[in-house]
Amino acid sequence: MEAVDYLAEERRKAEFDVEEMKIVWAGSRHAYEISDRVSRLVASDPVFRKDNRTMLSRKDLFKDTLRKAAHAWKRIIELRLSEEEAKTLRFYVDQPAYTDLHWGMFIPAIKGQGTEEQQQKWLPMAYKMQIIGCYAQTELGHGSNVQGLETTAKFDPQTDEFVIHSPTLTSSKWWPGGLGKVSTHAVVYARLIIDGQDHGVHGFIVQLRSLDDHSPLPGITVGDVGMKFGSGAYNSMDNGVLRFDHVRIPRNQMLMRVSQVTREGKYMQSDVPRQLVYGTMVYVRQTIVSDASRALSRAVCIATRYSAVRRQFGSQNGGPETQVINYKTQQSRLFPLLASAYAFKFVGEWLKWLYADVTQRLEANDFSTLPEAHACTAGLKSVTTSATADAIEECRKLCGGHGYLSSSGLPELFAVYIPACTYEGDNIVLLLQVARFLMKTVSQLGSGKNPVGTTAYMGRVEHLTQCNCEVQRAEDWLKPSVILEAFEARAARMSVACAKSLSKFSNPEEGFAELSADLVEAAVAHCQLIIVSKFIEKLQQDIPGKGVKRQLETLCNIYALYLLHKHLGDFISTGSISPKQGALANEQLRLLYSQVRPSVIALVDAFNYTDHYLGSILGCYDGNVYQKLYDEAWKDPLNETVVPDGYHEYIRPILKQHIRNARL
Ligand SMILES: CCCCCCCCCC/C=C\CCCCC/C=C/C(=O)SCCNC(=O)CCNC(=O)[C@H](O)C(C)(C)COP(=O)(O)OP(=O)(O)OC[C@H]1O[C@@H](n2cnc3c(N)ncnc32)[C@H](O)[C@@H]1OP(=O)(O)O
Ligand SMILES: Cc1cc2nc3c(=O)[nH]c(=O)nc-3n(C[C@H](O)[C@H](O)[C@H](O)COP(=O)(O)OP(=O)(O)OC[C@H]3O[C@@H](n4cnc5c(N)ncnc54)[C@H](O)[C@@H]3O)c2cc1C
Repeated sequence: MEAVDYLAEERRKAEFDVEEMKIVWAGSRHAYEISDRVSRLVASDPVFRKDNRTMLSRKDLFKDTLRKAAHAWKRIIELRLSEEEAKTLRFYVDQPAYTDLHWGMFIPAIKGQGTEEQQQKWLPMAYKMQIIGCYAQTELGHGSNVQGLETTAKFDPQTDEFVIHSPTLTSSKWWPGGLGKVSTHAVVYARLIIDGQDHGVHGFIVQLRSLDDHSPLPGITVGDVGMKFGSGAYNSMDNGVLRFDHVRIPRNQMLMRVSQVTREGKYMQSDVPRQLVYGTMVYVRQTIVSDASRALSRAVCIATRYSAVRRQFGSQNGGPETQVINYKTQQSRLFPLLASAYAFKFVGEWLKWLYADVTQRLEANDFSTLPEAHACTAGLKSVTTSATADAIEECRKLCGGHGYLSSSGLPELFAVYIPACTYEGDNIVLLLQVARFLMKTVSQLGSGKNPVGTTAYMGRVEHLTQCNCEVQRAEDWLKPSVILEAFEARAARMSVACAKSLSKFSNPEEGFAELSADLVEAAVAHCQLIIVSKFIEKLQQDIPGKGVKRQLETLCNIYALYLLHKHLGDFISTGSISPKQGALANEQLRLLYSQVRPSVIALVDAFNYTDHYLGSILGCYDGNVYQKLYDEAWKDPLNETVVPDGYHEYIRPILKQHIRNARL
C-alpha cells in the first residue's frame, strides 16, 4: 500500500457519522456552514498564503501581516461579512495582527468601561476602523500586579484635562500588541491622581499617532519591543513600548462607567464594583479557552494523521511495518490529547454562555455572579492554555524527527501559542485567584450561604470528604456519576485541606503565600472538575448522528481517566480512591484506547481543517507525506545553489588547510 492510501483506509474504519460530528465540533449547523465556507475562501486566496512565513525577515513578515489585515478588511466589507464570519475569517487567516487587539480588547474595553455617551462617540469610529486601538496596561516594571502600575493621569482643574505621564523607566508601557507600529489610539491604564490623592488604576482613551501622517503626537515616544520567540510566530505582531511626557487629554476621555471625575475634580464611584475595570481581561480570557481547543485540535490533527502514515518496525514476511499509531505508548500519549481537544471545546462553549449570562446580569446591575465568572475564566484560561502548550510540544515529539521540521507546522504553532500561558494573566497568578475564591467559598460553608454554580459541590462537603469510591471492576469507571464523585471528592478534599492549613496561620496573607503551591494544585483540581463535568453535561444533550454520541462518551471517559491517572497522587493521597481503584482506572483507560482507535482519523477529520489552515505537510489530508517532504526540501533557499554562498571564503580554505597539514 502507498503512503497516500493509508488515510483513505483509516477513514473506511470510522465507526460514526463524520459529517454530523463536524457539526457538533463547530457548535451548530449554522456555525459549521460559516466555518466551512470561510475556510475555503481563505485557503483559495493567494494573499493569505502562509507557507513561506517562517523564511521572512521581521520587516517583511510585518509588512505581509499589514497586507493580509488590509485584504481581510477589504473582503469583510466587499462580502458584507457578519461579525461571526469576520471572526472566522481572522481565525483561518491565522496570523496574529494588530486587528486582534483592536477588535479583541480596545473595542471591548470601551464597551465594558465606557459610559453610553463615550461609547456613542468612540465606537462608530472604531467599528469603521477610522481609528485603530490597542490595550495598553502592562508596563516594563509591572504586568501581573495591575495595582502596581506607575503611569499617572493627573487631573488639571484649570484646563479640565488629564495629564498622562510616565514618571520612571519602569512605567514605560511594554508589550501591548498593535501599539508598536500601528495603533492610532490606546486605552491606557494609569493611576488617577486628583489634588495629590491617588485613586488607583483607571482606563483612559489616548490618541497616540496623527491621523494624517501616522507620526507620534507631541510628548509620545513609541516603538516595537523587538523580536520574540521563534521564527514567524508572534513576530507578526508589533508589541510595543510607549512613554508619555505630560500628554494632555480631555477629562471626558477617562472611561467613566465604573467611576467618574466631575468638572470640579470630584471623584465619584458608581454602584458597579471597581473590578469592572478588569472586565476586558475577563472577556478575553473566556475567548482564550475556545482558542485553546483550536490550537490543540490542530496539533492533534497533524500528529494523528502522521502517526497513521508513519511505519516503523514489525514487518512480518516482508509485509508492511507497523503504523506507529498502533503502538500503545503512542496511543497513551496521543489519544488523551485528542480527548482534551474535545473537552476544551465543550468547556469553551459553556464558558461563552457563562460570560453572556454575567454580561446580561451586569447590565441589570446584578453583580452576584462576577466573582465566579472571574474565577472560571481565570482558572480555565490557565488550565487549558498550559495543557495546550505542553500538548503541542508532545505532538511534535509524537512526529519524531519530521516534527522538528518547520514544514510540519508544529514548531511555529508552539512558538505562536506558548505566550498564551503568560498574556491575559500569568497562569500561576490566575490560579492563585481561583484559590482565593475557593478559600472564600470554604470559609463561608455552614454560614447559611449555599455555594452555587461551579462550587455547588462544596455544599456536599461533608459527604465528599467521607465518601468511598464504589469502583470494584474496571468497567465501573465508565459510570459518569462515579467519575464525577471522584473528581468532586478530590477537589473538595484538597480545598478543605488547604483551608485547614491556612487557619493555622495568624496572618492569613502570610499563610496564603506559604501555602501557595498547594493552593495552586487545589485550584487545578477544581478547574479539571469543571471541564470533566461540562463534558458529561454535554453528553446529556440530544446528539444526533450514527455513533456520534458513543464516540464522545469514549472521549469523555478517556479525558477523565487520563487526568485521574496523571494526578493519581492527588486522588490517592486524599483518599478519594484507593490504589486498587487507580489501577482499575488505568486498565479501563487502555481498553478505551483500543475502542477509539478505529475512529481517530475520522475524529480529527471532524475538525474540518483545510490543508491551508493546518500548514503542515505531516498533517495533510491525503497523507502524501513523503513526496511532499521531499519536494519541500528543494524549495529551501539553501538549495537555490548546489555550492553554498560562502564556500570560497569559509569552507575551501579549511579544506585546503587540511590537505596542507596532511602533506606535512
Ligand atoms: C479584521 C477582522 C476582525 C478580526 C476580529 C478579531 C477578533 C480577535 C479576538 C482575539 C482576542 C484577543 C487576542 C488575544 C491577544 C492577547 C493579547 C494580550 C493582552 C494582555 O495580556 S492584556 C494584560 C493582561 N494583564 C493581566 O492579565 C494582568 C493579571 N493581573 C490581574 O488580572 C490582577 O491584577 C490580579 C487579578 C492578579 C490581582 O488584582 P488585584 O487588584 O491586586 O486584586 P486582588 O486584591 O487580588 O483582588 C481584589 C478583588 O478583585 C477580584 N478580581 C480580581 N480580578 C478580577 C476580575 N478580572 N474580575 C472580577 N473580579 C476580579 C478578586 O477576586 C478580589 O476579590 P475579593 O476581594 O477577594 O472578593
Ligand atoms: C505576546 C504577549 C502579548 C501581550 N500583549 C499585551 C497587551 O496587548 N496589552 C498589555 O497590557 N499587556 C500585554 N502583555 C503583557 C502580559 O499581560 C503580561 O506579561 C502578563 O500579564 C504577565 O505579567 P508579567 O510579565 O508582569 O509577569 P510577572 O508577574 O513578572 O511574572 C514573572 C514570574 O513571577 C511569578 N509571579 C508573579 N506574581 C506572583 C505571585 N503573586 N505569586 C506567585 N508567583 C508570582 C509568575 O508566575 C512568573 O513565573 C503581553 C505579553 C505577551 C508575552
